[in-house]
Amino acid sequence: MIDYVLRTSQLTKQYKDQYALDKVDLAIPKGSIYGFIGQNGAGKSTLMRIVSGLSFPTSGSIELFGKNAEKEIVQSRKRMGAIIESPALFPHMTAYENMEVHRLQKGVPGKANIGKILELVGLRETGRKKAGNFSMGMKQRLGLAIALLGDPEFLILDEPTNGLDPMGVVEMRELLKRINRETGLTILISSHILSELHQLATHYGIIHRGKLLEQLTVKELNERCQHYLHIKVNDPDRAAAVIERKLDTTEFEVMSGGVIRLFRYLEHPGKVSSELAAAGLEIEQFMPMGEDLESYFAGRIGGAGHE
Ligand SMILES: Nc1ncnc2c1ncn2[C@@H]1O[C@H](COP(=O)(O)OP(=O)(O)OP(=O)(O)O)[C@@H](O)[C@H]1O
Repeated sequence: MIDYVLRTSQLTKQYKDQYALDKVDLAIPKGSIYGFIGQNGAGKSTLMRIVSGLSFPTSGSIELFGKNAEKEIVQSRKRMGAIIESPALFPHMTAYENMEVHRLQKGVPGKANIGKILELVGLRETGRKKAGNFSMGMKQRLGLAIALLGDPEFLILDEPTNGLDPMGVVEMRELLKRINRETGLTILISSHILSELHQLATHYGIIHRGKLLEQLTVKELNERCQHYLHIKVNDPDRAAAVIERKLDTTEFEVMSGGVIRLFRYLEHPGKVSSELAAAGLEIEQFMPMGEDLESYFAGRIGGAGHE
């Protein structure tokens, strides 16, 4: 059975006549990196604020670490860390001093962990340098370090790559992957750019105008975004044999309705069609198909926009 860190059930948040969240059922498996994708205003922060206890739902419920009674959820939140808005950094203090202030505020015992966490995020060597003089990427990593105080098992990050340059985005992605791998930390991370979470998230949730349109694993997303030649022929079994023998590949799937998806020869479609024709097969449809991540995302929310 899958162990979930967070599950929401019909979670709804209404502001006057507008739904920031509309009956959202989301499930985050333990140990996953869950990429929460949606345009600005889609409802990502609203959900994260509710889970963090900064806001309350209009209706629906959440289950955190398997607990759903209000008192137990309050306890469970102690096992969580979050960066919802930019964390308050004191510009005239060093990384270590910033950590110490937040440690005391949070009531996390023992200073010993500070060095370890700063090491983890690559800020151990910043010495006397004040946070006000840090680069944007360093500030984000210090924010992350603060959220990691208290050794959370679940981390919520609201658009942590906002304002970072492409290099900073890559660094943050690598860092989060490493922390997830080394500590098993479950991460919920939001972004309005799907490709930014690619090569990071293991699961995705796509939200649009408060509605969770789709949840899918990275494998499912990759399958949907995979490029292939769509070939419809009169005799798919014979076509499969021709592809195997003449084109020397087994990287294809025979679908229903006489359709074959061939994941090779995208650069040389002419070779495929001529081999099939030479074998006397009738080709009814023949075209490259597949989407990139951003067009997949645009297609999902575009479709929803016309409902
Ligand atoms: N306190 C509030 N009062 C009224 N409306 C609100 C309030 N907070 C959020 N909203 C509205 O709820 C919707 C969802 O906002 P939310 O901040 O959750 O979106 P988001 O996906 O996090 O986007 P962003 O990346 O812009 O923060 C928006 O239309 C927003 O205007």
